[in-house]
Amino acid sequence: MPIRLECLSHTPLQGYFDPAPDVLNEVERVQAAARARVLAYDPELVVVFAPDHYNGFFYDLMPPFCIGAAADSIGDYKSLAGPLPVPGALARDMAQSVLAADIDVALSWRMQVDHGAAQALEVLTGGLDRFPVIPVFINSVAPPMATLRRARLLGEAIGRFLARTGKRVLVVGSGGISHEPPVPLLAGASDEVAERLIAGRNPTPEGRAARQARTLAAAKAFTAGDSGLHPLNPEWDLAFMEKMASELLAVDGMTNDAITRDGGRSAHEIRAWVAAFGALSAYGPYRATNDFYRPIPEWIAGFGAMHAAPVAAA
Ligand SMILES: O=C(O)CCc1cccc(O)c1O
Ligand SMILES: [Fe+2]
Repeated sequence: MPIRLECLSHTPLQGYFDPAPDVLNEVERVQAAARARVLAYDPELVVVFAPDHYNGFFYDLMPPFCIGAAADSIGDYKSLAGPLPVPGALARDMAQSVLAADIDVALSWRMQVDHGAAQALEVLTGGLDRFPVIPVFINSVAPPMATLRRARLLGEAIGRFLARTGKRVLVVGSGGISHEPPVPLLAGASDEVAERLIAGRNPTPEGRAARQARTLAAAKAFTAGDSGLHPLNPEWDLAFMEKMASELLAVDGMTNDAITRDGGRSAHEIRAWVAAFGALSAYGPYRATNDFYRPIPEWIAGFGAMHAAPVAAA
């Protein structure tokens, strides 16, 4: 019952507004190395923990966590669009098993995922449909959110289920670390923005283009130092990565308010990493490697990458 883990930041701005060539080349090298590891491992099942950015989940019904038993990628920015090859019965059994472990999780038979899941799959596998995949949504932008501890326990419960399948599993965490792209908040929003956050599914192409243009403009202003967005926080990011490597339980002491304060509103995407490491931890002691970290303002991202495996498999 082997397991491997890959966690990495995502950004839809890659390809729109890139950092200096030496930085971009280094990121591409790190991404290619991760992909080579995954392809050599040849997983029988990928579980991708990912946030959503008001593309598939809205305030008309916002669960803290949701397992996808069938899913499509919407293809925002340059991310791939199309169906994910989800083993539906296995995903349903996963949800059942998580619920039996006292962790409340939603189940969707028609989930929409965005760049949060799609970019990780493309980077790590070369497409959306290379391996059977179960997407697990973790609310990371729409308060109120579950605790970080709960993301760890969700991951652990999923890990125990995965171990029982006997499959060669890859768990992926996509997001973070410190960053605050211009994703609106419902509190204080105009009626028009509120409507988009509550019921904004399947926007017009113009609506989508306007949103993507806003993100790009924000990245340019942020890089120029001319922006009210929360600054990247490399110290906090590296401390978080260190926790993932050697002190996972320490996340239980991180409050949601502290995450917003120290890392910015979208830093809550670290939940995806925490859940992935939680799943790995269910297999016993593990060894993690910090593959990359750099604050990349062009991408509005404290950009990190790690991989890990059980000690016994190393
Ligand atoms: O348009 C959006 O939804 C925000 C896009 C976005 C930008 C920078 C870093 C991210 O992690 C991210 O998701
Ligand atoms: Fe994101």
